[in-house]
Amino acid sequence: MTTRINPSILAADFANLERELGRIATADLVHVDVMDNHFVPNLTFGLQMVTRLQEVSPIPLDVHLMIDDPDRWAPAYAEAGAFSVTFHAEAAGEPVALARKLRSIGARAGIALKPGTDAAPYLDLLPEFDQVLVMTVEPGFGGQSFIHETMPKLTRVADAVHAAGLDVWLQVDGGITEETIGIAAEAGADTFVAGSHVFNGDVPAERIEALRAAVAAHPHEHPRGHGAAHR
Ligand SMILES: O=C(CO)[C@@H](O)[C@H](O)COP(=O)(O)O
Ligand SMILES: [Fe+2]
Repeated sequence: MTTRINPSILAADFANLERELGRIATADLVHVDVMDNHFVPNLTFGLQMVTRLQEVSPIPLDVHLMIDDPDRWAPAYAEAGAFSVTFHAEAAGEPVALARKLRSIGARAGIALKPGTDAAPYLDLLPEFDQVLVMTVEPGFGGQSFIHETMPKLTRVADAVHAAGLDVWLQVDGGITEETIGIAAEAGADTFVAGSHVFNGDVPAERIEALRAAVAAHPHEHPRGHGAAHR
């Protein structure tokens, strides 16, 4: 399994973002939280900032849109060069059409589920997506505690991806630390967003490597009898 560690710049020093990007250059992607103060009760930044981050970042951008009407706004983030653009299932009008649009522009398409959102209605749509983001906190703020009750949903999505033989990355976001990352890895995640845990360390690169090591120590066991590998 490939492990991806995506630090969230929500926890970085907003007055020195280029320098902060340099401190996490050994990560896989940089997670960029766009919040509109409508879909979530917090406001960060928008397209102009993401376009500039894309120009200076040493690693690709993983954009997490916590905004209303992503059908209207998300494609511009793909056009700005984001490696992946993830929108919320709860906010999208036509998620399949939007995913196809993002892919046609050249970005990976992601769908995010809030902690209380059931995955069942979206399992049939998995072939339309490159990644699923199972939120492990309520979206809107960094520094919250990991919600353990989201793990059965993550495993349900992981089983569906495996059974269908798909290459869909499974991302978790919120409250990820060296303790909780192992729980999420065992439940089936392969892509891990960590904001405060990475940037609150004196040396973020050391935190990134410690997170990788914790994932390696907690492999996910796929259910027997399912998936392409067992057919
Ligand atoms: O999307 C979000 C919050 O809504 C995240 O990406 C946070 O940035 C994660 O922060 P930590 O919980 O790791 O501090
Ligand atoms: Fe996020």
